[in-house]
Amino acid sequence: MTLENISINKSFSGWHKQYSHHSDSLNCPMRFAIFLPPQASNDQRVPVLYWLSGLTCSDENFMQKAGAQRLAAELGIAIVAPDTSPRGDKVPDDDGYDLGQGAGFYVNATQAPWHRHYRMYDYLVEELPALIEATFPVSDRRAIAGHSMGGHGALMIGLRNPGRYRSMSAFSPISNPSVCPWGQKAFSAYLGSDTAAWRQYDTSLLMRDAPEGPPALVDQGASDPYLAEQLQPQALQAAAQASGYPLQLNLREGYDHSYYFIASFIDQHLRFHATHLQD
Ligand SMILES: N[C@@H](CCC(=O)N[C@@H](CSC=O)C(=O)NCC(=O)O)C(=O)O
Repeated sequence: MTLENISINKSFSGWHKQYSHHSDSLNCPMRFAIFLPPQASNDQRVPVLYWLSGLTCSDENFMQKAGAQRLAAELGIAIVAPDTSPRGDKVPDDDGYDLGQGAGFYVNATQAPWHRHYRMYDYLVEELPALIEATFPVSDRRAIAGHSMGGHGALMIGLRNPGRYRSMSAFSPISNPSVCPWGQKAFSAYLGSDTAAWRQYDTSLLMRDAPEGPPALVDQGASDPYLAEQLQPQALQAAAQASGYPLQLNLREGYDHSYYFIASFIDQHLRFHATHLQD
């Protein structure tokens, strides 16, 4: 596997780096960013948090806007931020911001023309962690988190792979994608019209059937413009209550959907993950 380094910046005594590599899952070149805290060295592997971003994002939004590096450096946690979809001239796209490039929804597409490239689930669960753990001084102590479309992705992947992640968290997740416009548009295109195929990717439906799994922390802004129509956190709360799932969901008065919100509470999420990532 050839990794091409794109950038390197020192940050809080650690390193922020961007890389490009060919992805077999996605059948195209992919980019990711990694923050390595100062504790990471040839002699010390550190735990790693995978961050999944939202619609229209790349590997850069979280790393540039969330302000996570200071505390991640203190806690000794690496952070990996992948892109949100396959990209390139040969990769199908859509005119809308909520489908195609920048909107992979973290599923394995089964429908043409998407199925040759849009396999973000396999990329995130198998290919990328294997690459990260073979290349960098990180351990197999993993956590997963994300925002909006990426919040949906983080919780869905955590629920489907309970042994792979110690903890999971989300800001403003698309909680019940089968019944909201963003989710229905993406799932119809990527997975087809048979909604039976959507269930395996719907966080609320998965949590309703999962009494056990990685402990979950969710923060949601009460002034988020997408709250009622797209995000529907009440579905997640109801699912957790039905199954007894260990979910803490906080509604934050006055906060919206932006990275100003994420930056305000990212420290709490990092500390939550740190408690579960210890040996
Ligand atoms: N209508 C917007 C939609 C884009 C948007 O709000 N993207 C969010 C994630 S939304 C759910 O997945 C985001 O994180 N944007 C990037 C950022 O840095 O804030 C549009 O105009 O495109």
